[in-house]
Amino acid sequence: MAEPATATQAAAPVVALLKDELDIVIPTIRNLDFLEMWRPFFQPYHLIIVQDGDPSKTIKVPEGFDYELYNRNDINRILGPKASCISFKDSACRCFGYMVSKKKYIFTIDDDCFVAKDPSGKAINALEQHIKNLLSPSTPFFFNTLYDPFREGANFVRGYPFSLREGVPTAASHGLWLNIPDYDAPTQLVKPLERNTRYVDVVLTIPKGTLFPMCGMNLAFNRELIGPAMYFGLMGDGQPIGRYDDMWAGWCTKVICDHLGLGVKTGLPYIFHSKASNPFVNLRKEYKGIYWQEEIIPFFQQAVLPKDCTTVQKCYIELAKQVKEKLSKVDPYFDNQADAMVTWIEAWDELNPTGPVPNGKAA
Ligand SMILES: O=c1ccn([C@@H]2O[C@H](COP(=O)(O)OP(=O)(O)O[C@H]3O[C@@H](CO)[C@H](O)[C@H]3O)[C@@H](O)[C@H]2O)c(=O)[nH]1
Ligand SMILES: [Mn+2]
Repeated sequence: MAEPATATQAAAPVVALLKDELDIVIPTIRNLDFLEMWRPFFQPYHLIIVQDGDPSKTIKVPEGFDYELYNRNDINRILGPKASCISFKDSACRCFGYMVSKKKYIFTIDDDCFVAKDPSGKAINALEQHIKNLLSPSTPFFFNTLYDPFREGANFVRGYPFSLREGVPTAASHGLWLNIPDYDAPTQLVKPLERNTRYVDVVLTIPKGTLFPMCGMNLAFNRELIGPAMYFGLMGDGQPIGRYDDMWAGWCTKVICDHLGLGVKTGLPYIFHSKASNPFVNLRKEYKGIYWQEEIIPFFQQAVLPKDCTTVQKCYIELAKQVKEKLSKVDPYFDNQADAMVTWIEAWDELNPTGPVPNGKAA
């Protein structure tokens, strides 16, 4: 049975890589006590807390953390009518934190995720591993059978084309979870006691042309390379669907990364996921997504972006156009989703007036 690290085990002093270039974004409707366990790893970094639900509720942030906190009133004040694109009562609200951040990198984590232990019993500094993943290239064009060739003790294997060994910039790093796995409601219902105790020591680049189910609970990305694509969609209150926020962002992100020649990695680091949300509540939120996705996935698999889409914003606006054209027949929801995608980009560019990043290259 996997167990979280103890606070002392996680207490080892660490070098805070990218301390001034990375924000940690946390969506919350609960409390932030979990930060105590992450303190040795997170304290040097700036936190952006997105408080969901009732804005009159006070969320207590443990002493000693440098943070900014936004509730629904703040979101409405900052974005005005464009706040309509930020979900309410769904973890999708976290993407507001990506928009207001001014840093190059983002790490987002749920408030029920704790420090996990590796098989040797050592506390895992998930943030450090994400940073390593983001700072080393990806290899989406040709699969390396010894996995991540840029990790210590590995390399490209025989037969790997030398012309491809430089790799491409890594846009996103998707971490995994010990204990409660991120299962959909039907799977949770049939396997209520299943716990993930399998620690697999691997980091993989997701090959070009392959989509994946991106989970938002333990995720890092290069905001300058792919930030505008990380919109978590219209979910939760007033919407016919929930808990497909991170999935939507992952599908859009992967299509755009493939188009711009950027990489997405999955695997290490693990966190210890402690709370199983209610599978019946989850089923009510997810059920439309479970059958809609049989049409959504082929849409993203067949999506082609024109050559003149040279920035993430241009790619995203083009994707929104195609969503409106091709998915609205599935349900009028996608008409609203497409409009919200455009509003998101408008709001992003308003708050981040640095203009488009040509061809996905960092400024
Ligand atoms: O209305 C809400 C509900 C939750 N939050 C915050 O979002 C994260 C995740 O919430 P929770 O741990 O309850 O949900 P899980 O089922 O474990 O989450 C998985 O499904 C994804 C939902 O889309 C999520 O990213 C996955 O981790 C917590 O921090 C809650 O406090 C919220 O802000 N608003
Ligand atoms: Mn959770």
